[in-house]
This record gives sequence, structure tokens and C-alpha cells, in this order.
Amino acid sequence: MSKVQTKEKVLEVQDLKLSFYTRRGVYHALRGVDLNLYPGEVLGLAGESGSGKSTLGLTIMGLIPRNARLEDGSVKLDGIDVVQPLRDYGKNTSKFSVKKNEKIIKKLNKQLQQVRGNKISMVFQEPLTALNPVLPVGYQIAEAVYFHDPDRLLRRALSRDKVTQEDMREFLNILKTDGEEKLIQELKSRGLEGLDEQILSVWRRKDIHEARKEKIVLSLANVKLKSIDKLGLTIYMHGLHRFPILSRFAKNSLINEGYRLAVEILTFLGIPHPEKVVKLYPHELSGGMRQRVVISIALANNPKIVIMDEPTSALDVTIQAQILDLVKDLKGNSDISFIFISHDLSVLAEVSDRIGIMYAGKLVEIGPVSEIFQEPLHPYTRMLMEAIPGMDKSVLKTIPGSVPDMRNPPTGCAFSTRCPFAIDRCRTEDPRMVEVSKDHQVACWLVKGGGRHAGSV
Ligand SMILES: Nc1ncnc2c1ncn2[C@@H]1O[C@H](COP(=O)(O)OP(=O)(O)OP(=O)(O)O)[C@@H](O)[C@H]1O
Repeated sequence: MSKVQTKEKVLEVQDLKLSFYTRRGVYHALRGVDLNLYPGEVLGLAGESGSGKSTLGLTIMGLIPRNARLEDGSVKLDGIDVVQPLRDYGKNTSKFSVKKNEKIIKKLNKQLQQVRGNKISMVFQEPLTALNPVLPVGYQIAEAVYFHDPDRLLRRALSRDKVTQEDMREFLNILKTDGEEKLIQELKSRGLEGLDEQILSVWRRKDIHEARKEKIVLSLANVKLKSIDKLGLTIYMHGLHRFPILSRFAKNSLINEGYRLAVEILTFLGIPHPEKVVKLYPHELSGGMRQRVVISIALANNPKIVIMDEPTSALDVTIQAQILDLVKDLKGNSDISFIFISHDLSVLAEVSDRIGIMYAGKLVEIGPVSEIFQEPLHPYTRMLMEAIPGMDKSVLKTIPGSVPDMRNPPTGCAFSTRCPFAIDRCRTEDPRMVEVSKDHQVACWLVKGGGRHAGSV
């Protein structure tokens, strides 16, 4: 069964409308976007510059600037609408106030701190801006976990401290005979939560022989905590870290555990010598490595959704390929769902299960990657396809005209001003999304029910 067919949604975006209030006028950046995301899929988002891809990604994260008015719509994560306060204000106010909006954004940011990272996280184009130059990268990964889920670090450290080699042998047997679920249950019943992720992070590795995996798992039992860390964890366990002088101890001990977790994540992402890498500073790493560290931070809290906004655009082609391989690997080995934003369709073709095409703040077509590439239906999608640079650059076409001024988008279909097939109706009435085949929708008056395009571009 395909990931889309399961129909269980991790994210549901409905009728999202957002405008930017500026001195030069009101830009209607999102004009009614509907979108679903399913577990474990990669949804690619494409469209020319200014079509609203980044704004959509940021709005889903609840990360909008103060001049952004959420006029309507919802963003449901696990059924909970995370933008409700912004929508309630943006929709119901007759006079939009940036100051009032800012207050609501600040309040919402506090509420969403837990959601961000834990459920949803984002990777941006330029890794250097996402990393702190004065902290080792391992610290930054550790801190992301410390910030969102310090208890997890505590559980990990304590569980290791409690087990013997004999216990580990028993767990390995359970794992080999009954599988991962049974092991997780067993550890839970013995109060050893936190050990499961450590054992499984070794067990799931494909790059090492089983005998070596067993050795590594057994060695997890011999890691005794340093007394200073024991003290720090005890302080945290008893809630004494609320006293400023003691909080340092607790944080240091938890961060030390976070370093171990950082090594596991970097190993999982196929980074060589992770023990060394965690101690390096961002400027000591290559661009590709930095982006992998940013991805590690995004993955550190096991989010359900990761939004990647042009994650490979600042990288050279070979590194770009490695990052794409990484996303493909993650897709195969985890339940994480991705929204992968790129203006480059050939990049999206590699990683996506479905592709959504945006134009002037709307989705105009969305469907399985094979259909979008083999039988694009919207004239805009077809023209974008023809603009992909191929082997023979001489046939490369560009899309005539330019994206509309979003202060005053055209009436009817926004693409009608550039579409060679536009009919009168296109200029007066905005087409709605219509399902043309399973999971494939398109908004174009020229596309008949059967999904055949009337003209040929
Ligand atoms: N803070 C802002 N204030 C005013 N206008 C903005 C702001 N942020 C984005 N916009 C405008 O919103 C529109 C959509 O921008 P957005 O960055 O989402 O497009 P995009 O498809 O991601 O483009 P790109 O590929 O260039 O990143 C553009 O017209 C942009 O100028």
C-alpha cells in the first residue's frame, strides 16, 4: 500500500490565506492553500521565485513575521490547529495592527516551542545562519534535545547506569528472537526507557557486521557515569535545578549525555568519525557537513515532520547529491514526513513521492511524482517541466512573462496572463482543485474530468 493510500494525515493545511502588510501595499502571498501530508512521505513543493513556497513552510511552523496577517485557514498537526490565535485575529479584525499581531505571534511562539522540534522542524538553505559559530556542533545537537526533552537525556543516562552485561545479553536475545517491539516493551516494564533508542540505533545500522553490533550493544552496559554527572543528574531528577547555582551542574550532565546522542545521530546519518565531528565548530566543517549537522538538529527530537527549504541550493553538485541521498535514506528508514521545497524540479524528482506546484500563492497541481513528470496537466506545470535544464540546453524553454504583482493578483486564474491556452473563463473565474485521478488534483479550466489537457504546450 502506498504511503498516500493510508490516508492517515500527519498534517492538514486548509484554505490558508496570508498577506504581508508593507508600506508599498498588501502582498497576498498565500491565497487559499490546501495540503495534506502522510506518514513517511516526501512532498516536494515547486514553483517560481515568489510563488509562496517558503511562506507556506514558515506558516506551517508558525514562524511568521509581524507584518504577516493570517487571513484565514488552519494548519492541523495531529488534529490540533497550531495557527488558530493568528487566524482568529487576522480574520476577525477590521483594522490590522502589526503591533497587536506581534503580541499574538510572541505568545504563540512560546506555546509552540514544544511542538517545534518535537513534532515539526525546519532546515533552511544556508546552514551557517542556522548554527551558532561559537559552539561545537555536538553541543548544538545536544542543546536542541536538552531544550525540548531533557527527561529523555536523563532516562538514557540512568538506564545505561542500571544495566549489567548479563541484562544486555538477555536484551540482545529478545531482539533477535522477538524483534524490536518486544524489546521496547521489556525495557519499559523494567523501567529502562531510554535504553531502547541506544540499542536500536546500533542494531539498525546497515554498515556494520552483526557480531560487531552485539559487541557495541554489550559495551553500553559498562558505561558508568562520572560522579560529577551523577551529581548533575541527581540534581535534575529531584527538581533542584530550579536553583540557579545548581542548574549549571544539571545542564552540563544532561548535555554530556546529549553529546552521546549527537554521536548516534551523526552515525545514523552516515557521517564518518562522528566522535570527532561533534567536537568541531561550524567553521571547521565543509558546507555539506554543516548542512548534515543542521539536519541532525532537525532530527534530534524525532519530529514527525521536517520541512526543508532549498536545503541543497547553497551546496555544490556532488554535496547536493549526498544530501539528497540522505533524505532518500531517511525516507526508507523512518516514518518522518518531509516537505521538500525547491525551485529545481530535477532535485524534487529524485526525492519526492508527490509534488505540489505553486503559482502566485496557490497550489495549481499536486500529484504522484511519476504523473507530474510523465503527464503534467496544468499548463504551468508543463512549462516548468520544459524549463528543466537537460543534456541538450538548446531546447531549453523559459516561461514567457513574469509572476504577477501579488499586491493585485489577476482575477480568475492567476496564470491566465501567461497561459497560451487561456479562454475567457480563465480570466474571470478562478478554477478550483479537481481530482483527475487518484491523489492527483489540478486547478485548470482546460483540464477535463479524465485528466487530459485540451492543448499542447
Ligand atoms: N516579510 C515579508 N514582507 C513582505 N513581503 C514578503 C515577506 N516575505 C515574503 N514576502 C513576499 O511574499 C511572496 C512569496 O514569497 P516566498 O519567499 O514565500 O516565495 P518563494 O516561492 O519561496 O520564493 P523563493 O523561491 O524566491 O524563495 C513574495 O512576493 C515575497 O516578496
